[in-house]
Amino acid sequence: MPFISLRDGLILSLCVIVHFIYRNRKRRLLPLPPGPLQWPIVKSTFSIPLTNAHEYYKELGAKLGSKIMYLEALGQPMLIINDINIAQDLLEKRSALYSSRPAVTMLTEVVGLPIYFAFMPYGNYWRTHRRMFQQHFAEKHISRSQERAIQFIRKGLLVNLLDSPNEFDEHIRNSIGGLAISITYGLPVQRKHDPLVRFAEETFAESNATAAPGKYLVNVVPSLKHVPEWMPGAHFKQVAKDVRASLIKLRDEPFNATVKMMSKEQGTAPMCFIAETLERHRQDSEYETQALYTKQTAAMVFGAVSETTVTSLNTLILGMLERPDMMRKVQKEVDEVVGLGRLVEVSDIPHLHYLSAVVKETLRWNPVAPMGVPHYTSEEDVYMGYYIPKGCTVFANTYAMLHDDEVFPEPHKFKPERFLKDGYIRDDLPDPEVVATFGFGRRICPGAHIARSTIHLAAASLLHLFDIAPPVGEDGRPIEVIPRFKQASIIAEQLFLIPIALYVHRERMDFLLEDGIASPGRSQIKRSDQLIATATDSKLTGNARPSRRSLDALLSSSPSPGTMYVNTAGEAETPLFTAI
Ligand code: HEM
Repeated sequence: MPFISLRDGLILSLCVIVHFIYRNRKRRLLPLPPGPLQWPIVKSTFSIPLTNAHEYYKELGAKLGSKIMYLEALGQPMLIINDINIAQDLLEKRSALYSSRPAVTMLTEVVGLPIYFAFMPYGNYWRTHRRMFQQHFAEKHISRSQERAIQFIRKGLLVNLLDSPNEFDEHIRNSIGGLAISITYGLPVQRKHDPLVRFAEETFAESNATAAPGKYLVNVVPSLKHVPEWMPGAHFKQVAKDVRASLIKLRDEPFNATVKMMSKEQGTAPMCFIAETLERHRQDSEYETQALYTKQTAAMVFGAVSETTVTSLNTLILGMLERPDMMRKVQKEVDEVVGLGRLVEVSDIPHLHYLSAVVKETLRWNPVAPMGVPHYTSEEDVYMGYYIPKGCTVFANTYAMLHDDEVFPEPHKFKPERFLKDGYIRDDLPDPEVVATFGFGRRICPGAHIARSTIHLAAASLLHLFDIAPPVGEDGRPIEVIPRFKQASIIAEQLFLIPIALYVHRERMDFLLEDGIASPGRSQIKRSDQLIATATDSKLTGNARPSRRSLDALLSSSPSPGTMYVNTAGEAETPLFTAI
């Protein structure tokens, strides 16, 4: 047998060692991607914006002439990507290196409940949760969530809007949040002000805030987690205790209620994530562990579905205010396809091209996650001659990608027609329903198909029955609505979501101001005018439309008389859904 000689072996080993030394030296000698000025020790810490991060990085990229940037803050390397192709090269084609998440010590160790798999580092634990999610919510099962969405839109959103259109934000929240609870737990949901929807919203917002980089120093200096609670400055420990208590309640109570419904004495639970997943693992030897993963995965679903879809629908409403001419085109199209005798069905959606353009423009105009959800490198890498370190937080700047004025001229304008040619959807533009909006690679949003379908169905149903118009001022003229979006920042309280905010000239519309949307005080502010007006209020719309024409169809479409459809006093106690 041919063996290599000792001399050749030594030479070979030497070559390998030289190669590694050279490679590592080369890597150290390679430049980092361009970035702002790096000061000694603090590096670019003071260049990190506190607000408007996505806009700041878009402009910084233009100034540096680069769509990939590197910054370092408090020892943490960060890569910002402003370009779809670069994001695909790194986060998709090299996804084995780019699919982890940065550590969030406050949430995972101080609160001590790492239950949201969106924040889990890459690895088997994350994979188990994601697989569990995908088994139930796979695209091939989309009809399950569509059927439920139709119910929530008809019996919740539309009926509530007919009843009190000025509370449109609350109605959208309750019906989308209710949908999330229904598909996850199969529990009944109240038509208005559902307590579980409210509690889940609050808990998700609180726990999300613990993950916001910069809000808690312990996320930057993890050793602070050892500080005793009585120490000055250790208030974060009390916050963590409260968040933990809420999270445990959110994780356990709806889950236990579903399990109770599933038990023989209580009858069968409706089709939902919990029921189906527990059933699948019923015979497993490690059933208890699987049950824990099931309830952890379920706790993730509400937050993932709710705020994102609500933000998109609110943005669409704002877009319709911006472009009433486009709204009329969508309504004409919906009228032609659906007609006046029935309500919108899933099968109508593929025929609604103007609506499709409006949805694409909505997602492009105000990306829900403007800086994406950060990824994290698990190994070092070299790209375009630049060195990218291991342990680097990577932000895909969705906003910069979808506001690139070479691809989308006048990106700040709401122009759905940019996606249309001869009344059909163009195929030569990046499609915000597919690219960037829902992230990249192995962490890409696994609920994107549900989100798209829900937004299309809700928007078509809304525009089929309602006009959206600005309120009318005292002088009888419509009040001008100036769109602004609350900016997300990597250091903002909300890590990646931007609730819509409308800025208007008149004080009376202040319920739509940024603060009004985000602060607890908003419900005390009087909503004096109707933003979504029915045609019976023709003085508001100026262009009457038989808004209640399909109310009969709406009411008669109810499959289970006995549940609530019309507005009566005390309706808050009546469940919107019983088992379907
Ligand atoms: C307009 C609506 C939505 C938008 C814009 C959105 C966007 C995103 C983005 C940007 C990510 C991070 C992707 C990445 O890291 O590259 C994400 C993750 C996720 N989304 Fe969505 N999403 C939406 C709706 C939904 C819905 C309806 C569901 C569930 C049915 C869902 C479930 C999730 C989950 C579970 C993750 C975590 C994935 C992981 O870390 O492995 N999302 N979403």
